Amino acid sequence: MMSTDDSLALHTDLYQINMAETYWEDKVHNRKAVFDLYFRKLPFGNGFALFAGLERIIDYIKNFQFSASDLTYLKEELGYGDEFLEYLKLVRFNGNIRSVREGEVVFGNEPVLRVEAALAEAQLVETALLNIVNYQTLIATKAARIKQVVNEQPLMEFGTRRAQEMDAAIWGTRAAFIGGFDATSNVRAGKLFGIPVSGTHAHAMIQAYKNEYTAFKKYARSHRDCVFLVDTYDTLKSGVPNAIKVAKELGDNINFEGIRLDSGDMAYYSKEARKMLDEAGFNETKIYASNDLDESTIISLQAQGAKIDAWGVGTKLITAYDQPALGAVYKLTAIENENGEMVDTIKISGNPEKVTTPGKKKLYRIVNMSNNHAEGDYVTLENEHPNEEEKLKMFHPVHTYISKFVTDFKAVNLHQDIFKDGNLIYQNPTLYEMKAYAKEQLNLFWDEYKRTTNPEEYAVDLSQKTWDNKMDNISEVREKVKVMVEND
Ligand SMILES: Nc1ncnc2c1ncn2[C@@H]1O[C@H](COP(=O)(O)OP(=O)(O)OP(=O)(O)O)[C@@H](O)[C@H]1O
Ligand SMILES: O=P(O)(O)OC[C@H]1O[C@H](OP(=O)(O)OP(=O)(O)O)[C@H](O)[C@@H]1O
Ligand SMILES: O=C(O)c1cccnc1
Repeated sequence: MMSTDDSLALHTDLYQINMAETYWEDKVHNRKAVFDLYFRKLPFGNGFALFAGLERIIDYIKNFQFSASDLTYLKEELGYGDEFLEYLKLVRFNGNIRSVREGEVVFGNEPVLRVEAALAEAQLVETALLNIVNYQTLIATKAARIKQVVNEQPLMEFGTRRAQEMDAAIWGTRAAFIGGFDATSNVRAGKLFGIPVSGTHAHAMIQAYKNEYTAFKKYARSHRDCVFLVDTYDTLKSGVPNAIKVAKELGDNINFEGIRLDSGDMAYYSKEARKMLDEAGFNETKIYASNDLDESTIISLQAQGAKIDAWGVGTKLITAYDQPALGAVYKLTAIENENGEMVDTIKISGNPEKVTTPGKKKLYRIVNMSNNHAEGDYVTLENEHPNEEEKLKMFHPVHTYISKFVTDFKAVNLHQDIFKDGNLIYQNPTLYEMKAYAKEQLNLFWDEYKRTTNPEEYAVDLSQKTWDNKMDNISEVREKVKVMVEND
């Protein structure tokens, strides 16, 4: 039987608690630590990502506390000692969090969120933060890709039945809304978040009434706005003619908003159905399409001249079908030493892209004032002020010979202060504002970064100081390893 589920504090990996225990025993648990949350590579081969998940993070952090039943479990089932449990009982998140906004356009290798807190606290919240950002950012990005393709045509999220369980359906549809979807079929998401809900009907209703004519008519009796599903038996011979027949009979008593195609060759069917609807005088009636759609099928349908006006997308959006993980990580970049000084830390890897960037950092977007377009993102150390510089040198952090100077620019700080000393100091925008923000921010980027296939790579650069600091840290670690090997 499932036991009490009254807190999210145990929604973490065991190793976080074990590390917290080690720090606590060693009395270093309250040393200040800085962690960056970032992903390395953009998903789906896209040219950008849309950040999502902050609202849930805020809620999680605000309520972060081990409950009595959590502590009992840790004691009785996992055998943690009483004194450590006493510490866990009192632990709250008392640190600082800075993050980009939900709906922000983000890229690989930039700190989208920064946690600065007591070492153990920062560690205990890592897993949940990654869990939330990894999924929601992935879905918001997938949604933005699909939105990019359909432009202003209506886009409905139909994925709940195929989502990886209930949380994914709810938070996924919210992320999809930020990314550009207009509505969801999930009524609970409508209630919780105020997302517009919309829907048609299923094949089951046709089957229940045995024939389309009766089913459409019965549906129309209880619903003024009608989108009839026309592919249960034969789309062109039966479905569309029956929809037209019912619409003609009922006239102004209904809004014959559309028909929905859910199988077969949707390019061919939509063109034929369009002709039939137009000939019957229903020029305003829209053609909806659904059935395993994603941005590639939609592009293909468009290229074939399909007459589709509205799109229902489920499985491939909500499960991030072609790339199920974003791969965001949470890395320690600075830690307080025994003298109370902050010391930068680095994690070295054979793969240069996996070497972390040490130091407490800020994230700027360099906007060219002459054309109001983004030139690149710029990661600086905490005490740098790029806006005070006349001329900014931007260079590729790995292939450093790729560089440019930017003069007429403004550096926009992308980080918002969310928590300060454990207190929430951020006023969360509404979901509609986040969606509008995402749309507006995307206008800052040239189309070359936004195409769905082989987009241009957008620059995410380190300031000279950040880069030098990284190189110094690498040399220092190399030196240490060398000394260790020599002393062996
Ligand atoms: N003209 C088209 N061009 C490209 N892709 C299409 C076209 N028409 C439909 N599709 C897509 O092809 C796939 C067809 O899938 P599938 O074969 O499972 O559907 P179906 O057999 O027509 O219907 P179902 O199995 O759901 O009853 C779907 O992803 C659909 O969106
Ligand atoms: O295809 P998706 O993008 O996930 O969109 C949602 C699908 O859910 C419904 O199908 P249903 O569950 O009735 O089964 P079906 O796939 O056999 O039509 C609907 O008719 C869509 O086809
Ligand atoms: O309303 C619809 O048409 C719908 C809803 C969920 C899944 N498929 C279709």
